[in-house]
Amino acid sequence: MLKKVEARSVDAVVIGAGITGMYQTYVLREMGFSVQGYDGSSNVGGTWYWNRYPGCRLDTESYAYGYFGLKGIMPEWTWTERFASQPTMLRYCNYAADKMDIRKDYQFNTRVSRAHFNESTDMWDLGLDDGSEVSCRYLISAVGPLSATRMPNIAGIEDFKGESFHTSRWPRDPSDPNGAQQIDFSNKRVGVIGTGATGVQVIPIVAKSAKELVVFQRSPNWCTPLGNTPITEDEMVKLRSEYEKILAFVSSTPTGFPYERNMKKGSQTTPEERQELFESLYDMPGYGIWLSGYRDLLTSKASNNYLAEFIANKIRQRVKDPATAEKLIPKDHPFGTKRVPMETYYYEVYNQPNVKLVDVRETPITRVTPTGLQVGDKTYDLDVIVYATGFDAVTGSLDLIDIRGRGGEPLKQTWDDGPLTYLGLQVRKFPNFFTLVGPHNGATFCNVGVCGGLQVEWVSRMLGYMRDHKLVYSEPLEEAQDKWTQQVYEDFSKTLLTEADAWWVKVKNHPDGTQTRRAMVHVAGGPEYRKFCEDIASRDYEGFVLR
Ligand SMILES: Cc1cc2nc3c(=O)[nH]c(=O)nc-3n(C[C@H](O)[C@H](O)[C@H](O)COP(=O)(O)OP(=O)(O)OC[C@H]3O[C@@H](n4cnc5c(N)ncnc54)[C@H](O)[C@@H]3O)c2cc1C
Repeated sequence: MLKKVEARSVDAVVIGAGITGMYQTYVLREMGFSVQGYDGSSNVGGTWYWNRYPGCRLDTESYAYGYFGLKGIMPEWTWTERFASQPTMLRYCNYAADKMDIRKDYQFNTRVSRAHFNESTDMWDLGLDDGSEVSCRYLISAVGPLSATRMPNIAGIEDFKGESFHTSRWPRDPSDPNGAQQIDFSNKRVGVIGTGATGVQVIPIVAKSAKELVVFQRSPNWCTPLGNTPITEDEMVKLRSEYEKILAFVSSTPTGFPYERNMKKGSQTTPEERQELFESLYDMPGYGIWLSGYRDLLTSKASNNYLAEFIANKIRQRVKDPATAEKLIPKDHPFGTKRVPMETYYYEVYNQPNVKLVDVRETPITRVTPTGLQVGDKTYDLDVIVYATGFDAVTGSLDLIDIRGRGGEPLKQTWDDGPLTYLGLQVRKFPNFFTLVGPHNGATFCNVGVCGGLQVEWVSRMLGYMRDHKLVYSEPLEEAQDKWTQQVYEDFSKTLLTEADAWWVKVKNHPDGTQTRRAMVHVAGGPEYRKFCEDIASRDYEGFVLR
């Protein structure tokens, strides 16, 4: 007779072994909680484990993203580039895992497939994809804002006889668990579908060696130069001596990036002043042009147009064929209302004889055939198809788990009309469930390296407070949740971000042809978000039912 195996029980389960999950697991373990982590991957790293396509790298300054360095967990870590590449980022994650001795707290190659709140025990009962079960008091999601890959809905995808892969599932090097397979494109006709942040990184690398590269673009993005440079040993010594100052500075900026804000409005300036500022920002590495331009960039159409026209002219200067240049200039969204892809020689690629740009907005891809792609009545013969089609962002990975709260209500149903949260961290009817870097929280529209870490610390303090006060149950009040959700929507509605179909908007098409568009991110700024959270904490976690 089969013996019934009792489900294991721990204080907290953390889903995800990216930078956020690892740190959450470490902090709770150090506080004395029993913690079990799970990840579907075979090792730590999350984003930096999965995305191994050529050209993948940070667009945040490495030192300002590397929270474990800034926090003193690995002060000896050396950054060698201003914007670290994926292999470096994966090494960074592995080094951090060694320093925190975190792998022993994780079960890898294991996905959490089900999480049901048990009202008779006030515990979460979890089902894992290896068939086993575990129960926990606190369920902490660190599943990542960009971790559920999205494939386009094109007929015939399975029929293609060549090689094809999504950028986030790039083939592995069988001899190196942390490496990517080096693909020789030199004799190949390659198609890349997608020109978002990932496409813009992968296209210039493939273009260097491919016999032919066809880029299938649905909507162009406003891309600006990354400006990557090496970090010398002397610079590293200086950076290390300033870690405290850097952390304080990035924590004080709205999106956690190390750039000063410009307090002027575009409308308060002359054309000459604007030209001078924009030229200097265009030459500046990273997101300076997005974050240090005029402060009304994302609230005033006129101010936005000044910068958009400047960038459009840069594209016209860099791309020799005027018709191709016009195709690469966005017409459907203001500058900066989608995450700005940071590029390195991206526009020059279209001057190469082996590269062709195909606009699939007007004539969409009809189907994938065994030998390539069909677009209207044209066929493109290809040996490789790269799907740079991005992610089902923010809620995508949660949607893949059968999460049910009080009364058996599925989270997916609760959020059908857009996420409802309190502080972007908890959801009514889903007690003791925390969503790190999730919808409506201040870490998602931010430099996640730092903002995710700060959020982990806030949640950990809350759990510590609950333990100290012999409380084991936390759930937001309905009015607190409604107020927060409305505030998130209202803040978002005051910006031009509403005008773009970016991943921070959840769009739902209704059968009657209408559409709802819900903000997925809190845009009022990191300092404001954290001040709000601190105030809540200082008032004994006001807005939460604790018992
Ligand atoms: C190519 C790329 C570049 C980026 N560059 C930047 C940047 O420069 N700056 C920036 O701030 N942000 C950047 N981001 C966003 C990035 O996702 C965050 O910076 C950060 O890595 C998120 O860390 P995380 O730990 O929260 O989630 P992730 O790193 O996404 O980790 C989530 C983990 O959860 C696991 N998981 C999910 N569901 C389950 C489940 N049901 N069961 C078990 N495991 C599960 C996944 O396997 C994954 O390993 C980038 C994202 C991408 C894709």
